[in-house]
Amino acid sequence: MDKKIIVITGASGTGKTTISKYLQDTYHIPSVITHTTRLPRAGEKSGIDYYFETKESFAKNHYLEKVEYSGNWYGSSEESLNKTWEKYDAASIVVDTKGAISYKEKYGKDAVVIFLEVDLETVTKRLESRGDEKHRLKARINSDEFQRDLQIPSELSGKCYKIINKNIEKTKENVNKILKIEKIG
Ligand SMILES: Nc1ncnc2c1ncn2[C@@H]1O[C@H](COP(=O)(O)OP(=O)(O)OP(=O)(O)O)[C@@H](O)[C@H]1O
Ligand SMILES: Nc1nc2c(ncn2[C@@H]2O[C@H](COP(=O)(O)O)[C@@H](O)[C@H]2O)c(=O)[nH]1
Repeated sequence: MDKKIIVITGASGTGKTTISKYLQDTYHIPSVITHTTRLPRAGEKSGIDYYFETKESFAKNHYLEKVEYSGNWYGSSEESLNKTWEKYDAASIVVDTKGAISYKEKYGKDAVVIFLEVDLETVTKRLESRGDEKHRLKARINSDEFQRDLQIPSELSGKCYKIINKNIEKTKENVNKILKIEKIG
């Protein structure tokens, strides 16, 4: 059986991490942990949410793809994915749309891309209630990356599943349907 990577993408706050946790809890599909130079949010732990790095330590790693997002660096490694695939047939990863394009280009049909969409007003409220600091939140929402990731990029058009993440139960049902179509889980 081909190994699959479920690439969850969309703008910040659209529910990507929530869906990767759903995949872990319901289907035992692990999430590939990525690296970032961003400071941890309250409750986030290195090795669980991210590998938190300094600029110097980040630069020493080898990445399959890396991006700058709203002033911080993020990167994911092929080695982490291969290690996960040694134990599991499917893994998930949470990345911005630039990262999702890289995964689609590299893994083709084995990269199942799910794009999450939420309207700007709702996503802003969700990020506020997640506890994101006000000044950082404003900068993030105004960033080119955030604005770009509100829509499916042309490179992924017709190559990804789109879910409008309004109601979480409906979103989970849609995820279930995608897994069935892709014969995962
Ligand atoms: N359908 C939903 N209804 C209401 N709240 C939701 C829904 N989906 C996710 N949330 C909440 O919205 C907030 C943002 O979700 P989450 O952290 O999963 O987004 P994200 O896309 O991973 O964000 P980021 O890219 O910034 O890490 C969280 O507090 C989460 O609990
Ligand atoms: N291309 C990549 N994008 C990544 C990676 N790890 C996380 N991300 C995305 O960055 C933004 C910001 O994340 P946040 O945790 O600071 O809110 C978000 O869209 C993540 O999905 C990565 O390795 N590569």
